[in-house]
This record gives sequence, structure tokens and C-alpha cells, in this order.
Amino acid sequence: MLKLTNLTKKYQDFTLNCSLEVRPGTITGFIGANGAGKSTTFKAIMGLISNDGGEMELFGNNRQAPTVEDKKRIGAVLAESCFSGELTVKDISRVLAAFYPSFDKKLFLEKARELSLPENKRIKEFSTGMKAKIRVLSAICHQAELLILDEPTAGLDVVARDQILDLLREYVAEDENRSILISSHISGDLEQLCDDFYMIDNGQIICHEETDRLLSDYAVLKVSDKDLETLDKSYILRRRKEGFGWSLLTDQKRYYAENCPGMVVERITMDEYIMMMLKGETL
Ligand SMILES: Nc1ncnc2c1ncn2[C@@H]1O[C@H](COP(=O)(O)OP(=O)(O)OP(=O)(O)O)[C@@H](O)[C@H]1O
Repeated sequence: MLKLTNLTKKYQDFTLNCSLEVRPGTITGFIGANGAGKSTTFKAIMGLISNDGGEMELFGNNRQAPTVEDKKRIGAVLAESCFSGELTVKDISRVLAAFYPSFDKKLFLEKARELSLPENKRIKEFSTGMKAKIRVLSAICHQAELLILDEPTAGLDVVARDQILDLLREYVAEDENRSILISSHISGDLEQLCDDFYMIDNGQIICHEETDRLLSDYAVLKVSDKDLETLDKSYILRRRKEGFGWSLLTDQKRYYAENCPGMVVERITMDEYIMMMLKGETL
């Protein structure tokens, strides 16, 4: 569906070098700290900025940037983008119907009602959350095969976030070839939604993992300074100093549970994983 190989963008004090793949029928998460390079990657994929090297394969074709036809097959939500403040939901439905032959106006207006978006209010009078909802809705109502979503749930309350996540789940469930690439600072959203995820740090992809594997095989081990000295560290990915000793990130939870009786082996959340990967030391 989408494959980036060493896609490069150079700014004065920042270099992006990104390789990732979004397979048909999957939701791929894209995580990283502020300034890590997520929006730059999304903009490069959509051709909003030129790239300085690398390759992009989109719908099976090598591309420098998506063509007009490619764009009709993509639904995108990019940071800071929104419709003109003068438009209403009804106006937007007309604009999208004119651009996308496969735009489903009935679905759009129906979902807008479900999301409590008034049809005749202008976008400039919308709240931040309402704007976020209309952006996502606009991306999913033209039967796109690929969604590119940069922080689609930013600024939404818990209920609205849940509604958006449901929309995205429905979108993928309706057609097994549809895919999503999504970034979010809310790791719980990604944990619930994504099949796999990439983590980017300072412009470089530092890991790629299946979400199921993260939840089943990764763990945080809690050990004292003394225990750390004698521990088999073959499967330790990161360590962090704590008051009691060390927190250790492993991707071989069972190995330590079986071989180190008495050791505290804690289930990991996406948040802890991100913290360990970004703030922990390698051994
Ligand atoms: N137009 C630009 N000119 C120069 N540097 C830029 C430009 N756009 C982005 N950058 C730099 O590229 C780096 C990555 O920025 P980017 O917006 O991709 O991060 P991000 O991962 O999306 O962060 P956030 O989570 O805060 O949105 C930052 O150091 C930023 O200053």
C-alpha cells in the first residue's frame, strides 16, 4: 500500500531518514516525541514538501509525490490543516462531492449528525474538537484506500476520541484492503487501534513492532543494583535508573519469568515502552 525506503528530508538542523511500510488491511501507528519528524514524514508522503532522497512506493508505483489520481485514493488529516472558516458542514459536503467522484454525501451528513456537528454553522465558529471531527470525517467519506492521519484525535475529549476511533475501526472493517497510517500523542489510542507501529526519534526510525507482540512479549523488570550485576542481559533493550535500583525493558518476558524466579516482571503499557525507548540507556 505504502512503502518508504530511506525517505530523506534535510532541514538546517534536522535530517529525516524514514523507512516504513503500511500493509493492506492494517493500521500502522507512528509514534515519537515532539520534533521527532512525524509531521515532516506525513508532509513528504503527501508531496507537500519535496524530499531530498530515498524512495516511496504508493499503491504499487514508485512516486516522488502522489499524483492527483493517487490523492483521490488517500484520505489525509495533516497537522494544522482545516477548511476555510467561512464554510459550513453542508458547504464542505459539496466541495468534497465535486472533488471525489466516490464521495458519500449521505454517509458524511449522517456521521456529522452522530458526531454532533451542526450542518449550518461555519467552521470558524467550531470548537477545536469539532474541527478535529470534521477533518477526520472528511478524510474517510470518499472510500479512500489509505488514510494518512497526523494527530487526528488532538484536542478531543474522551468521548469524542472514542467516536473517532470507532469511525476508524469501522472504516478498516468495511474493506479488508483499507489501511491507515496514524500518529498520536495519546498512546492508549494507538495501543487499542494499531496492528503495528514504528517509533521515530530525531528523524530516524528506531523500532518497528507488532502491537500484540509488545503486549505479550515485552515487560519491565525491576531489579536491584546487585541483581543487575549477575543478570543475563542478552534480552535487555534499555535500562533506567530508579530509586530501588533499575527498570529494564525486555522483549523476552517469558525467558526472565522462567529463569529468574522472584524477579518482578511487570506488564508494559505503550507509554512505558515509549519512555523506556526514548529515555532509557542502551546496555
Ligand atoms: N519548514 C521547516 N524548516 C526548518 N525546520 C523544520 C521545518 N519543518 C519542520 N522542521 C524541523 O523538523 C523537525 C521535525 O519536525 P516535525 O514537525 O516533523 O516533528 P513532529 O514529530 O511532527 O513533532 P510534534 O509531535 O511536535 O508535532 C523539527 O526539528 C522541526 O523544527
